[in-house]
Amino acid sequence: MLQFNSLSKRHGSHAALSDVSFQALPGRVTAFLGPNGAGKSSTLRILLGLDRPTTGTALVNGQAYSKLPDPLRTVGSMLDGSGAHRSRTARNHLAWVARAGGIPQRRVGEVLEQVGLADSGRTRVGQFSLGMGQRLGLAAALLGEPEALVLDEPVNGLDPEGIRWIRRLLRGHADAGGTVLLSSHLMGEVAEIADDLVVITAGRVVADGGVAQVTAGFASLEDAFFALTGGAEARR
Ligand SMILES: Nc1ncnc2c1ncn2[C@@H]1O[C@H](COP(=O)(O)OP(=O)(O)OP(=O)(O)O)[C@@H](O)[C@H]1O
Repeated sequence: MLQFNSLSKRHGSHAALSDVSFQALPGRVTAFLGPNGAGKSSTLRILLGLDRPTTGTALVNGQAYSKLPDPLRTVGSMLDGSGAHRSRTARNHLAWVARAGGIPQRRVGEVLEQVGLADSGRTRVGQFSLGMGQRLGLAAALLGEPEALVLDEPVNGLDPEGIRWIRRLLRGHADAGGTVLLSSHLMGEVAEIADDLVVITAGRVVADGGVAQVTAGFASLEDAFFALTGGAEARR
C-alpha cells in the first residue's frame, strides 16, 4: 500500500503541494490525474525518496522509501522515461540496474521479453523512439518483481497498440494483487484501466475515490476532469 499523509512542499513562497493525502491500494490501479504543473511528479518524487516534503509523509507499506530493506523488490518506478544513457544498449542499462539492486541477471532477458523489446536489447538507447524508451523504463521498473509500480506518465509516447499493451500489463499486475499508481494529464487514456482516481490541481487533491464515484454527475470522464481541475484553476 502507498500512503500520502498531509504532504506539503514549498519552493520559496510557492506552494507546489498543499495537504495532499490519499492511498493507492493493493489489487487496484490508481490513476493520479491533473493538468501540467499540478504537482503529480513532485508527489511521486517524494514517495521515491528523491525529494523531501516540507511537511507530511509518504509511505510504502508503512515505511519511508529510504528505510525499505529491498527497495527495487518493493517498488518499481519510472519517472522521466527510461533514464538510460543514450550510448548504452537496453540490455547494458538493465544489467547495470539489476547489479545495483542485487537482482539476478536472468531477469534482464525476462523483462526485455515482457515489454516487447527482446529484439532491441542490443540497440543503443539513443536510437530508441519515445515509446521504446517508455517500454525500457517499464522494464527497469519490473526487474525486481516488485509488489508496487509507480509510473509517471507511462503512456506518453506510446501508440494505440502500446497503450493497449500497457493497460493489459498494469491490469494484470493489479489483478495479481499488486499496487499500481500511475500519473497522467489525460483523463481519457486512463479511463479504461483505473479503478480509483485521485485528481490534483494547483497542488491540492480535489477528488479521490472509485471511478464511478468521482465521475458521478458528469456526462463523461473528460467533463469530470475539466470541471474538477478547471474549477480549481479558476479559483487560483
Ligand atoms: N525544484 C523546483 N523549484 C521550484 N518550483 C518547482 C520545483 N519543482 C516543481 N516546482 C513547481 O511545483 C509545481 C508542481 O510541479 P510538478 O512537476 O510536480 O507538476 P506535474 O503535475 O508533475 O506537472 P507535469 O505534468 O507538467 O510534469 C509546479 O508549479 C512547478 O513549477
